[in-house]
Amino acid sequence: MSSVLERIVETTREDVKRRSKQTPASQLEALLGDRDDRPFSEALSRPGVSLIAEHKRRSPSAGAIREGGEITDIVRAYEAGGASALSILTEERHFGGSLDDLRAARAACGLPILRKDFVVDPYQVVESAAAGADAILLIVAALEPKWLKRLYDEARGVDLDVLVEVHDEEELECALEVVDADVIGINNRDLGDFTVDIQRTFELLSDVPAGKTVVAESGFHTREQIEELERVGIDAVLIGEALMRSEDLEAATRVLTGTDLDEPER
Ligand SMILES: O=P(O)(O)OC[C@@H](O)[C@@H](O)c1c[nH]c2ccccc12
Repeated sequence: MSSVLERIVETTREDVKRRSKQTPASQLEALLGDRDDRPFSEALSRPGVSLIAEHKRRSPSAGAIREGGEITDIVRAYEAGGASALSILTEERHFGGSLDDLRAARAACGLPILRKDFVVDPYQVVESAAAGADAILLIVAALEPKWLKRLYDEARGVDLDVLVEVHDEEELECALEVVDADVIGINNRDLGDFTVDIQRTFELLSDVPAGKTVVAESGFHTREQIEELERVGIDAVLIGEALMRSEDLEAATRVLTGTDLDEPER
């Protein structure tokens, strides 16, 4: 596993240990009965490229992105701008997020929500469902195949969709063989050194079997790039920084979803 990712996973394990002592899994499981989940993967498979708009205050690669601003205003602007789903960074130490962010986002809008974190322990799966996530991320580079399988099955068992993230051919093969992932994320950002190469999406796409939902992740900024993704048959794009850095979030979301052109001016 690469160094930066390794460090984040290590601190994540410590944090999970602490939280699971505070609130045992059994207590969270008791909350799962009345979940009304919003279909995440379905929202990505509609015609055109669906936008997953991400809430990310800071990151190890970029530093501070947008520290101020209410999350409720941000996600409402994403929804009004035509996003199909949300990605909420909940990792605290490196990304400045929290599960409270996820709960606040859920209460503020009707979009399905991906919990974006470094899920390495079954406790986090139950925790995600209890907090109101509709889907979780599993990063192949961070998991032994047997853990990938275990966490994937646990997530499906509590009705969470899973975005399985890969960034090279080997990881893609693992995602297909070990869990036969329905929703595959191609991350253009190398989680070892944080370099971004959006060609990765196009290169790896040809190895993805037909019938899978494919999400292009990281490094996208413009509508033109999204149109290019549409031409090659990508189902969805996940965008964080470009949105979080923009002054008018709803307008920026409209530009990326192409809905700024739909209504003729009167
Ligand atoms: O901000 P960007 O370049 O638009 O990227 C968003 C998203 O892909 C990125 O935040 C991400 C992809 N995979 C991750 C795993 C953990 C943390 C973050 C990520």
